[in-house]
Amino acid sequence: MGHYDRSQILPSSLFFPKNCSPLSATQVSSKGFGQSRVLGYLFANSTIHQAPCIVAMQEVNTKLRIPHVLTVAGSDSGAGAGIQADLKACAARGVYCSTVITAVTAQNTIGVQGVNIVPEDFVAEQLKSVLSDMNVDIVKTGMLPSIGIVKVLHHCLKQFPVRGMEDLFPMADIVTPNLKEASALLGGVQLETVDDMRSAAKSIHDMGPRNVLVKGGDLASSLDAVDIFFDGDNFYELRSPRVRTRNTHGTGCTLASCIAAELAKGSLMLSAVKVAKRYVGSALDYSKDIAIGNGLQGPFDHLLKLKSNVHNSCRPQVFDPSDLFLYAVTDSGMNKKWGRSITDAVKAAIEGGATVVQLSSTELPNEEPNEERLGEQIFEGILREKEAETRDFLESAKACVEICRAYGVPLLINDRIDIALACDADGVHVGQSDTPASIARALLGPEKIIGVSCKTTEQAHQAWVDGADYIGCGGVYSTNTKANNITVGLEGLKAVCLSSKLPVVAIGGIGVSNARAVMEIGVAALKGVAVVSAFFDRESVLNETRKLHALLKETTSSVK
Ligand SMILES: Cc1ncc(COP(=O)(O)OP(=O)(O)O)c(N)n1
Ligand SMILES: Cc1nc(C(=O)O)sc1CCOP(=O)(O)O
Ligand SMILES: [Mg+2]
Repeated sequence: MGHYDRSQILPSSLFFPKNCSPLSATQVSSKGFGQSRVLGYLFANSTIHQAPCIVAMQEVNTKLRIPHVLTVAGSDSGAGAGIQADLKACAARGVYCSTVITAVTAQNTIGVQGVNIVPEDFVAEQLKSVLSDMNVDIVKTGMLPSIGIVKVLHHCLKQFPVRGMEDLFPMADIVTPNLKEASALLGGVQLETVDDMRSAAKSIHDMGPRNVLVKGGDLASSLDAVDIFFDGDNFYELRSPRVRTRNTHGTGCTLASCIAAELAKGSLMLSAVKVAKRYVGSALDYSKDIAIGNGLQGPFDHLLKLKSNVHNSCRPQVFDPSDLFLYAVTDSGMNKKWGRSITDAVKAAIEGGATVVQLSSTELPNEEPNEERLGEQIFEGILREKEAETRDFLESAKACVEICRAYGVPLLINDRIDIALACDADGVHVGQSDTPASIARALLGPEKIIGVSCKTTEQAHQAWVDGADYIGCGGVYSTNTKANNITVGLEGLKAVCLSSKLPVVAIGGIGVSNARAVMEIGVAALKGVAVVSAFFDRESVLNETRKLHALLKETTSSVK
């Protein structure tokens, strides 16, 4: 072993040799760099992102615009972290990544054997080469191995001298410290609980960055991987199942690069963070058993999307079963009754905690239509000839896709594969009398999410054979929302869950009064509940979704 150990290259790619203080960011400007338009940058895991400049950039670039992240970081010979992780993360997220190398490290899965710092003037030359020629959206920094290199970076990006972090954080859009880094930023305070992380996020926010993500991957007291995102007004607790693996080297660099990539594509901050967290979780899960090197902390595979899904022919693993946790199924009649638009309904459900949304087509129940409702709908002009109905539905679907994308929540379309394709939704939900899942899969391709309604174990098996991603099982309880629906009860739900190779969401008559009983059947395949009337046939969708979300959280933590 050489002179360095892994703790000197922190998991989130911050690297500060003994005599160098961690440093940060400055505003980015295109001035002096020809046609470059630098919108912002991640610096020591922070980012400045100036949305208005995107417009300027699009004007300059009349050809096909490709989002572009510049990473200023160190090379990791083991390719798990640093420049190599940044390149792979950006490639995986469909974003171009240019690189300015600040140091070359000799490292592997055992540790860091050596570091060779790139001369300052050559870092400056690399920066100038990229920035004078290319349209960069986001600059993301990782390992800045000396104050000299930080100064060079500052000088190249904006001509003012470095004083300290207190000058730089106010310019950052986000800083993403892990527990060690957050503790270091706060003078060594102990961070041991989620409440500690919230306080840390608040204190770091007080230093000036617009958003803070305190990453709790190392939080010993939590079964989940829990991160705290704070935007100055609200705290968001972002949880995902902890992936048990030794292959975690480079998660910090990857998360930061992925956030940068999503920002470069135009995402809102919270959405970028959620997508990045989900991406890292999927990559870790995909790579949990790979063996690269003999050391304690291996790298993971960023390019999972290019690989075969061993469980299901050649399909890449893109669906995250934890999205089934709180599944909101809209109902146009109910929204109309309460005088809200579909977009307001969807927004409220997501803000209340819905983790996936299904858009129901504007239709009357197929069987035994309720005369009163039929009269009402004709009166209100909902019942129209098919084509106009489809056009309206497509318009609503497009608006909802936009909202869901901004929040990082998948949007599925009920029944209508044509609409899902036309609005580029994340997938469809089909029933036993709708288009078969095998055909939906052929039409939608490998990446879209497909859910199938199943009441029996045989149907659940067929859904798996057909290439579905999840099962909706119900009606668990009787419901007024779906005419003539057969109730399977908790027993029927349990039987389907026990036999199913696919994750299951329970549906039918579920609300705050009975969701606990549903989740307490305690079968691993059951991932959440799907709800229509308990959200949408109420005055406040936001409040009802919040209530059920809180209850489910409570239930699942006591079930674990
Ligand atoms: C999550 C979920 N599960 C079940 C259904 C019901 O689908 P289907 O049986 O096709 O009935 P309709 O909703 O189309 O009337 C669902 N939509 N979502
Ligand atoms: C759309 C739907 N599918 C069901 C099934 O059993 O497959 S039950 C149902 C309606 C669920 O509405 P609510 O939450 O208002 O009871
Ligand atoms: Mg259907």
